[in-house]
Amino acid sequence: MFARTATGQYRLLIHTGSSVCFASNSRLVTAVHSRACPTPGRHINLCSLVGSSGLPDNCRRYRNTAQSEQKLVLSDAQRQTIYALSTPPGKAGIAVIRISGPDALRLWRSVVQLKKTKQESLPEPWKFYRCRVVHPESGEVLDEGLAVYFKGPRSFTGEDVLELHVHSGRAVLSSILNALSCLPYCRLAEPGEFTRRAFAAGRMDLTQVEGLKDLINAETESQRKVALQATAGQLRGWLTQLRTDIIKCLGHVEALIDFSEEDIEEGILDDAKQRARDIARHIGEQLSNFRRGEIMRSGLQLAIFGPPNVGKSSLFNFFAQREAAIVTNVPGTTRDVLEISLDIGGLPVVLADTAGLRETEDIVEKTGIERATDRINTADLSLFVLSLPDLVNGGSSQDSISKNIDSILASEITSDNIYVLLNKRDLLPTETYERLESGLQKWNIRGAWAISLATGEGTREFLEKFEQILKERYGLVDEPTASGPRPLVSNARHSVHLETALRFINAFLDTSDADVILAAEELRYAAQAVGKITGHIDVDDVLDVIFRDFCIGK
Ligand SMILES: Nc1nc2c(ncn2[C@@H]2O[C@H](COP(=O)(O)OP(=O)(O)OP(=O)(O)O)[C@@H](O)[C@H]2O)c(=O)[nH]1
Ligand SMILES: [Mg+2]
Repeated sequence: MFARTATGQYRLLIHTGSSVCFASNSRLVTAVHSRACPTPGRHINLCSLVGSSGLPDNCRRYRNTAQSEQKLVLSDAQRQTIYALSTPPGKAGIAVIRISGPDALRLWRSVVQLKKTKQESLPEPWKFYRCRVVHPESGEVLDEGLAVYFKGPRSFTGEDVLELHVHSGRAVLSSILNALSCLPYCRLAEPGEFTRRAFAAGRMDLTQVEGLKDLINAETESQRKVALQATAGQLRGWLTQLRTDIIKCLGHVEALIDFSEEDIEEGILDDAKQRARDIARHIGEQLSNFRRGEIMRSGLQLAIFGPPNVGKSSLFNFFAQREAAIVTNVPGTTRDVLEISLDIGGLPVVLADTAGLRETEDIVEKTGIERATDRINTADLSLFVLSLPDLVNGGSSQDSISKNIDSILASEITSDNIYVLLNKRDLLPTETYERLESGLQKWNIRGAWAISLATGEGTREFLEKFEQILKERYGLVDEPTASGPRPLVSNARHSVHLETALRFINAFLDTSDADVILAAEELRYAAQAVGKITGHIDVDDVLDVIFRDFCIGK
């Protein structure tokens, strides 16, 4: 279009698909005028114009632009079909390249050459085809494999999706990905973009997206179970029901605002309050289980502590199955807190070795002891290590030895979160240990074991029992409720919004009956807080954070 601007200049607007470029210059204007006499404000056919000969140089420049119009690079927003390698790069039997978007079938026609079926016919959805993957321009065969077409909306992203199952090798994958990059209508996917599209299409809610991320990162059985619950939509189901309950409650209160008391049933506010109390109880129960869920998802904090030289670092190395910590016979060897991640009975555990606790003037050791104390205080569970020979040396007769051990254990096992290991039992004469054994066995039940890390005596029994304790305390036990199994809340983002919802429900319960408008507002906020967990409401700011951690191809 030829246009006159506010400053009196002429401007040539060239429409290329959805974008518009412009040129303004007096010579161009003259040239255009002399050839075609366009009327300002009216569209002219640029191709016929620039196709004529004898245009001035600056006009030819625009002719070139017009001729190469077909090759203009589309912006990322215009290339809505995305592709990426969805399996880890490296040598393996199979790699999967995923393609999603409106041009998926067009891409199929360009790069998929079927072995048996006629090339022209469209692929049947959800059916694997043996095929050759070819270069879209040269037609060179890049690999042989399988191709499958998922017709939207019944696909992961809700769009048309293709999967190319090819051989996983560096050269094969780079040749195919390079070939796809030649297609002007598609582009490489951003990290998490497939899942983001699934979310945008309503195929998943935010709890499922977060569950999927956790499932991919799961390293232990319990992490897998919690993540799978969320991915399968159990949390989504529970939260949707919760939100519906709050909205029903709100409906009752709003009825009081909209209609006069004579027009509606008696006791409707009391009924709403009773419902709100039930909802608050449900949320409270779920929040009280949050630490358990969080432990299953992110790991249990377990600290080893005790006096110096009793074998704490030896125990740490026993769990790690390697020389992770320095062990010497010098008391005060460990100064700092050391950490390793373990899988004990399917539960993720972060185990910490700490400095031996004692009075000291040594500034380095003192700092180490302060750090140890902090770690013990924040741990979920701790293992208190003592030296059995040291305890025995504290008594003279057999009787007094047993009493000494009993009183020490009774005073040390002060909470359910402390377990005791009496180490170095190999240093006791056999007959002394045998005489103590029956007395010690009763302490097994309370969580105390006599072991030798040097010879391995008692370590297997301790590990088996300890694993069992962890499973019982933190294992995934489905607690079926009247409304079905209740999933664990294990994500801090979820617990924050649930706490907010609970605060608003309690505020509703505390509001005077005369203040129904205010009361309704509290319930509305509570429903909003729950909606934020699933992504129904106002979550633009958290989306980037959630999807950023995904890999490309997911
Ligand atoms: N005989 C015997 N020696 C052990 C046993 N466990 C550990 N030791 C030895 O006890 C000494 C101290 O072991 P560590 O594991 O360094 O003890 P610690 O409690 O970490 O010591 P600090 O770091 O100084 O607090 C080392 O010489 C170990 O080899 C055991 O069961 N029997
Ligand atoms: Mg140590």
